[in-house]
Amino acid sequence: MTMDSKSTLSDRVEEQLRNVRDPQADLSVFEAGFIENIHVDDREVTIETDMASLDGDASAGVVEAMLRAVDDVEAVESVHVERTTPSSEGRSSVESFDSIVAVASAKGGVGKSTVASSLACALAADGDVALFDADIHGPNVPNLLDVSGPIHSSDEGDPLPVRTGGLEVMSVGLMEDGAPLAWRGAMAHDAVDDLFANTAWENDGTLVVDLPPGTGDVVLTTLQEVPVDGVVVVTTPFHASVSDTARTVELFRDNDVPVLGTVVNMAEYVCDCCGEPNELFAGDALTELDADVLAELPFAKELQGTPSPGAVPEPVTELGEAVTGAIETAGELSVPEDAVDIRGLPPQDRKDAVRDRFESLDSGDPFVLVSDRDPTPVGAFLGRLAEAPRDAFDRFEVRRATPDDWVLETVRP
Ligand SMILES: Nc1ncnc2c1ncn2[C@@H]1O[C@H](COP(=O)(O)OP(=O)(O)OP(=O)(O)O)[C@@H](O)[C@H]1O
Repeated sequence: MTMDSKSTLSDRVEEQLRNVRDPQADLSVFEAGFIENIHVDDREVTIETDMASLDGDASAGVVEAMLRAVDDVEAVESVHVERTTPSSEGRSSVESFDSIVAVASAKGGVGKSTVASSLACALAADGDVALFDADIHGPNVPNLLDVSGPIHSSDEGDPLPVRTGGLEVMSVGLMEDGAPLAWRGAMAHDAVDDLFANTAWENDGTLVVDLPPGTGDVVLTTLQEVPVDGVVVVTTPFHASVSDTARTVELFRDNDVPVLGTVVNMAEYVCDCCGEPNELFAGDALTELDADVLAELPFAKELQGTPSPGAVPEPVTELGEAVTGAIETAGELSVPEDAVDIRGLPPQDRKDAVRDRFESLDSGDPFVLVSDRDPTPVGAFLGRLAEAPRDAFDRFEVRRATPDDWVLETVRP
């Protein structure tokens, strides 16, 4: 075969391949960046591809379409598609995200995964977003977003997320596509930990983490080991669900996990016939929650469908905005102006500042202290100053308001 006829065959192969489209975007396989190289050797065609951005089913479909297209070219005797392994270079690990939001629930089945995946899609309208499904016992995210495995690894052996629209997704459910996950305890924790630590992400804006339901080991360790900006707790308005959620919020706070707020899912049902909203659970159960309600989502068929990154129903857009706002203020400390701030002071100055303010108060006046370490021991000092036993302090509360700041609130006896 002459060089001339060889390049003609290449042209025809290319022309045919231009008709094969990226199933997730209206682009040809060239525009989508799937084609790395085309070798034409005599009548044998080899196409080198990089389709790491597609999930397993989608890339298999593209390979199939490419084989069919090139097979139709006259004078082609055989065609092969080879996949190149992408490198981790230019990708980053979990530490690189600007913010990390975890989605939790006290119990299963309240719509936590629906909220996590819809929230990720809502946030994807304004930035690059990734979703990590850590729900080891019910990894529903692949189903909800209609993505599938298997997970491919980079040249360096790091697991690569799959992509839908601009959203990157990693799930324990993609590791054993279709197989039941019956991992428990340490093994489950190790598997999630490994995947979490090693996934090589291209996106580095916001990471949404779908936690397993409840407050078990995997949840608490994940929340303590991962630098989460805050957790969104999903509940239904049913009073038992709200009571469990209130306890979960308390437990997270006790474990120094910042709570961004709650999402009340299935808050109302809008009648298909008359468009009239109906409350599903009457009563004022929500007053039990000591956390902001970020959004109330209706029970709606549109929330049962597959959400699209960047294009979600209105209530979910509002949830995205509320979460973005909550992340921005999560690190801020909210204390009265006259709080005694001893952060960064040397030990003697700390004592003096506390004594000066406390002694200037009258009985019944509030006293608020901000410290960069746990101020519980200050209670004994205040007791000596007031010449009163600890139980004489009507209220004595210490909370870790941010990862670096503690607040003590009490009232002078
Ligand atoms: N607001 C809603 N409107 C209509 N259906 C909803 C809504 N929220 C969730 N659902 C449906 O409820 C079911 C359970 O939702 P989902 O899987 O998100 O719950 P979950 O809390 O993550 O459950 P698990 O804890 O078992 O993982 C799904 O079929 C989902 O489509």
